[in-house]
Amino acid sequence: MNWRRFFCCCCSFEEKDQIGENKSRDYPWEIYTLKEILHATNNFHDDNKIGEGGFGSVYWGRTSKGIAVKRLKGMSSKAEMEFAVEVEILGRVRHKNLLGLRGFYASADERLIVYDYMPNHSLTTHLHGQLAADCFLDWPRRMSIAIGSAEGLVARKPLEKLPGGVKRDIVQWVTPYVKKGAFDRIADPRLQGKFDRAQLKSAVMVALRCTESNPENRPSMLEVVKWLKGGVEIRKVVTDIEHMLEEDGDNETDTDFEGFRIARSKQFQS
Ligand SMILES: Nc1ncnc2c1ncn2[C@@H]1O[C@H](COP(=O)(O)OP(=O)(O)OP(=O)(O)O)[C@@H](O)[C@H]1O
Repeated sequence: MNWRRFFCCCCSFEEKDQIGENKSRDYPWEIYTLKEILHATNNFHDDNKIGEGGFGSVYWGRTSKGIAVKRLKGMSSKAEMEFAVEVEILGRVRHKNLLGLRGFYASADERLIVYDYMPNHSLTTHLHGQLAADCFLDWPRRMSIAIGSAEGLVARKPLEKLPGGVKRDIVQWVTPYVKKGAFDRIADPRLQGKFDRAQLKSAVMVALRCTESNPENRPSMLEVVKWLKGGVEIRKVVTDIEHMLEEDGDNETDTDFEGFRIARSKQFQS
C-alpha cells in the first residue's frame, strides 16, 4: 500500500472514523482516533514492529497503556475473515486469561486491530517460537493454561460455542493416533514423557468434540471447562468419541501423518 496515500486517508478520516466505535457500550472498547494509533506506533515504524503473523504485522505502541496494533496486509477475503472473526470473538470476551481487544479501525484500504500489549508474548511463542528453548512450559502449566483460556471463553454468554473453521490439519493428524489409542505419540516430544496420560487423553477428546463439523454437536465452553477439570462426565465424552471413531473406520493412510509428526519433532529438537 502507498504510505502517502494511507497517511492522507487517515487525516481525512481521523475525526469521523474512530477505532472501535462503541456507541451502545455493549463492548468494552476504548475509542481511539487513527491519528492516536499512528502517533502511538510512530507511523508503524519498523523499530516498533514486534511480530509478523499469517495476516499482517504487529506493532508495539504507547498510549496511556502499552498497545499492540495488528495491521492486516492486503484486503483479501481471508484477511477480511480474520479481521471479522478476531473483532467478533475478542470483542465479546474480556477476561484476565484472554488477550484483550482494545479497538479496531476499518477504512477502504486499511484494517487495524488494537490489543493490550502482552509483554510475555503469545502462547505459541512459548510453545514453538523463540521462547520455547528459554522458558519450558511443563504439563501442569499447559493444563492450567488450557483451563484458564476455556474459563475466559465461558465468561461471555453469547459466545458459548467455538466457531467453525478450527484448523482441520491438526484434527486429521491426531485422529489416527486416537483411533489406535497411541496418546503417547500425540504428546509434545519436549515434555519427554512427563505428562499425565489420562489428562492428555481427556484434553484430546474434548478438542475433538470442539471441532466436530456439526456445530450442534460441539460442547458449550462451560462443559469444556468442567471436562478439562476432570468432571465425572469426561468418561462419557471419551467413550462417545471412541465409539464414533470406531464407526468411522480406519480410512486414512498413516504415512502422511507420520511425515507430519517427524517434521514436528524435528522442529522441536532444532
Ligand atoms: N497483544 C500482543 N502483545 C505482544 N505481542 C503480540 C501481541 N499480538 C501479537 N504479538 C506478537 O506478534 C506475533 C504475530 O502475532 P499474530 O497474532 O499476527 O500472529 P500469530 O497468532 O502468531 O499467527 P497467525 O496470524 O497465523 O494466527 C506474535 O507471535 C507475537 O509475538
